[in-house]
Amino acid sequence: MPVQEDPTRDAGPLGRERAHLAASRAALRAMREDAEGLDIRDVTANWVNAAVLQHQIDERIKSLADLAHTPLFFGRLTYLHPVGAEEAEGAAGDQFYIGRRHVHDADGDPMVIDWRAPVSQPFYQASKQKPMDVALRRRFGYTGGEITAYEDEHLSDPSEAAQTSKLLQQEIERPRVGPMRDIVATIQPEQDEIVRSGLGGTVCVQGGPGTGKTAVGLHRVAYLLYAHRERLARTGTLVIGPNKSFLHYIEQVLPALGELEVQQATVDDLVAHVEVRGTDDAASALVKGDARMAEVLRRAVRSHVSMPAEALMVVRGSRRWRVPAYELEEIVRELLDRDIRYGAAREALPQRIAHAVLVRMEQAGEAPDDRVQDAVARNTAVKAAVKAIWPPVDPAKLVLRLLSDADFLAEHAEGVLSEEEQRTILWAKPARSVKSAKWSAADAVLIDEAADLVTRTHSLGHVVLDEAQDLSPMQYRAVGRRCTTGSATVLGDLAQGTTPWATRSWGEALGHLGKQDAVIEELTAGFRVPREVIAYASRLLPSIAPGLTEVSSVRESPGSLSVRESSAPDEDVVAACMESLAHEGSIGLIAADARIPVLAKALEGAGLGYLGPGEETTPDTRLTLVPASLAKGLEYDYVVLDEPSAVVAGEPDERTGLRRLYVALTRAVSGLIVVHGEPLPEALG
Ligand SMILES: Nc1ncnc2c1ncn2[C@@H]1O[C@H](COP(=O)(O)OP(=O)(O)OP(=O)(O)O)[C@@H](O)[C@H]1O
Repeated sequence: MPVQEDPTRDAGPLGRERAHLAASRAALRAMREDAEGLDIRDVTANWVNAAVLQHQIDERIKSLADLAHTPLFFGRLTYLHPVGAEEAEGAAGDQFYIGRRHVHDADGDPMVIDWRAPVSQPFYQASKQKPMDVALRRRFGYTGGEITAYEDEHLSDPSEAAQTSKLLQQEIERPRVGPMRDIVATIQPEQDEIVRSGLGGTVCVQGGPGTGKTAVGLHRVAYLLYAHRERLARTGTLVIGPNKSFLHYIEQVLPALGELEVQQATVDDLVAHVEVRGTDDAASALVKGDARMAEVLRRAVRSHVSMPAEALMVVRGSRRWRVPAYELEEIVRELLDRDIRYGAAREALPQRIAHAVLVRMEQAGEAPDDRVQDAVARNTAVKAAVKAIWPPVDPAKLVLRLLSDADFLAEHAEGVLSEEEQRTILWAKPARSVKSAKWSAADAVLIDEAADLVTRTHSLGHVVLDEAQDLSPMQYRAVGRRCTTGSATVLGDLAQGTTPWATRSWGEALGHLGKQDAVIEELTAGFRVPREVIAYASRLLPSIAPGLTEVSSVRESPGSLSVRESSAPDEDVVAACMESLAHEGSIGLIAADARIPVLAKALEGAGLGYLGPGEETTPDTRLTLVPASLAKGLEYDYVVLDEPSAVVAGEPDERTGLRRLYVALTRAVSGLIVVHGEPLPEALG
């Protein structure tokens, strides 16, 4: 497709487009000035309202910032027929500029349409086969914030052949510096379908390294917040990532899209009922993360209910009312059979008992009203009975007892966990108190499950779960209860699962999440890793995830892979880092966790400054030293991978080791240098 370049003249189509850009920027400035000029003194009666309103205004001002290097619009659509105002943010017409946010002129007429508006969708979806009523799609090329090129596709013109877009290719292949950025200008049709799928349904995306899962998940949040703003403002949206450095890495994307109010957390953050100071060995973590633990906990919680052995006597004034034990038992059984939480049933019990007393009063000719029922429910004898029958349960104490008391565990795990499994999870040294116990991350998840059995967990409107393949069934349940009444976007790659409990199939995982009817989509086009590099890494696929489709990269970059055998690996790794630093962009030195101290010394010895994962790169320090265990989800322009066999050996079993290696091999955008002193794993040799 011909790219029109005309950096000098301001006449002609390019000149007109530049004029529209200048006018749009002026309009955006006016919108910002309007927001800045808002005087809230007249409209707010108290300081709380004033503070809330001021905060909203400040956020709006922030979202109206004109970022010099972020083009205000990146495309233009001309329709064959006029489009109604409903699809186009209030503007009816046949030509629209598509950008990151909506911009209107002084009369309120749109100058730039939000990429998420219905009228923008053909920018991503239309093709020669399916023109979607588009006559012309124009893409803009920018240099330093100024339009310097454009490219046209006449989608409804049968005489023009379909071609691939050079601007699109250039934009996709542009080196990336710093944290992750948005992809609004280049979202691909199959990605767009996921981004725009409805709020009602859960979507699960299986995709190899660099297929844009994280990017798609974040853009889906931005889309949902646009399409269902009010509902999600009420119910909340949450993005869950594997660790802090990953969350830090993606942190910029949503604000760049104007979305500032999305929570971010790790699964550990969600279940932080206790301080985690201990760890589990793989065997006990495996059992603790197994979904059968939910049944053990359910039984243990319910075991606190004991059937009343005696009748209850309630004294009111000169009269005594007796509720026989069998009737109390009926009430208790009825509550146990109902699908309500332990705590809710406990709260309902006094009223049920009081009702039984009231029935007796009525039978005796009295006419008690609701106030009498409330008073009876608060009666000391009723309270004492409730305490005996349905005592309060503290979730952390319950889990503490299960892990400390072999008999208690055996009672509730019978027929669910084998004796050996029970022994595996019992603490060698029973803990004395919740405070002093050395809780592990898996224990915290058990406490969360127990807490939900007692009190229903609050559900959000939408949850995005990234790197999902590493979650245990119990962790999936913890995430699932945070979106019981909402929906989820589940993103992951079965080949990158590096926990002993890693997901084997998405169907199974979705079952644990409580979203069995989710749609599973697969992304196979790779936007990060160059073709040669992904082909090399994919040699591991048959041993780590047979049956998965190999990623096909959109990045050519010939010469992007170099595998070097070395007799002095530490020195050669440092040399490879220096070589990579000669290029523009970020450099990641990835190594087995155990090798980090040695390499840190080697870098220091050579006078090379470096960062830890999650630290912001600066023009002076572009090199990050990354332990293999933290490389997941991250990317660097150039990667130096130290000693693959050490990466494999750092894991408890070979398959996990090879998966860790697969992750490390797939972090590079432009080039990968592998340095090894030891023999390479067989598939790579
Ligand atoms: N349509 C696109 N246009 C341009 N860049 C894209 C597109 N889709 C994805 N990318 C870029 O490709 C890179 C990889 O994307 P992302 O990190 O979302 O992949 P991922 O599938 O989550 O990878 P991993 O499995 O390794 O975590 C990112 O830099 C992202 O911005």
